[in-house]
Amino acid sequence: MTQEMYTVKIEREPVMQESAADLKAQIVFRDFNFFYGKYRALRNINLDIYQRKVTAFIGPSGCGKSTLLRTMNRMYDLYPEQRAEGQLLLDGTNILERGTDLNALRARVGMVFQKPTPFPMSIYENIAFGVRLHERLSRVEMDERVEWSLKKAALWGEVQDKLGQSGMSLSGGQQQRLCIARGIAVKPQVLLLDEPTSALDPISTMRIEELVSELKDEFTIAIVTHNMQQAARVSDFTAYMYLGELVEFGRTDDIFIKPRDKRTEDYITGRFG
Ligand SMILES: Nc1ncnc2c1ncn2[C@@H]1O[C@H](COP(=O)(O)OP(=O)(O)OP(=O)(O)O)[C@@H](O)[C@H]1O
Repeated sequence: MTQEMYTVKIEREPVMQESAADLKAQIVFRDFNFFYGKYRALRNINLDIYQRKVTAFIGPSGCGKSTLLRTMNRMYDLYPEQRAEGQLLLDGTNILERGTDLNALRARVGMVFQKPTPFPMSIYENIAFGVRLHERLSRVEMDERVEWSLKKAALWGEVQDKLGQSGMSLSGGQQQRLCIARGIAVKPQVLLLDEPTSALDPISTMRIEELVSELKDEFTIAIVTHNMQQAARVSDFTAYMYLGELVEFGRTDDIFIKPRDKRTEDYITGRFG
């Protein structure tokens, strides 16, 4: 395991890096805390997530990765005992403020879960349904939007002749790409991916990883993964979390090649967790 991890580190191809001045923070956490009832699951998080970059969240089970991801579109609002404190800015506006339009927020910050969750309706409707909640499109415009999002999600070729079939009839990997198509159909700015490949076979996983690399041209992506190789392959920036704290954040090359914190190094080299 340890050797394999180091192989990941060495084999990662150098990425062209823009200067820090070219990076735009789209989501900003400032002195951010999160509570499940009395339990403080996230502690003093300060973090910038950059526009049109992929940021990977790694760390041992229970460290708060999914919790952090779900704060970015206020998914937790469905549960009254859960609450956030501090600042969470999306393009400069604090989305924790009362009066934030949650439907509009979730259109701007889309989410894809670990297990593919297509709606029990046709492939076409899986995409059109969400779009209709936010926009009034003509039939032709909707057809175009469905085609656009399925193409972006690298699924169009496989489903263009069976758009009327149930989304549930697709394979697991196709279902996950359908969920990604559904997520991007409303043209969000940010896409949150919570372990999107953990239920998929290696080929489907590779396709999703390729897709993530293509989508970052248009969307800001935050991805939670348990797979170190995946984090190294797909992300530009990596955040290592431990016990609700953000231990280290930086360019993925730096995190994997020269982590500053011993805890990060132990984790990525397989000595921990
Ligand atoms: N609904 C909940 N109510 C109470 N505590 C919760 C709830 N969900 C998560 N927690 C706790 O918050 C902490 C962070 O959990 P979270 O699921 O964010 O971790 P994670 O890093 O995503 O873990 P994993 O890698 O296992 O998915 C854990 O201690 C967990 O037990």
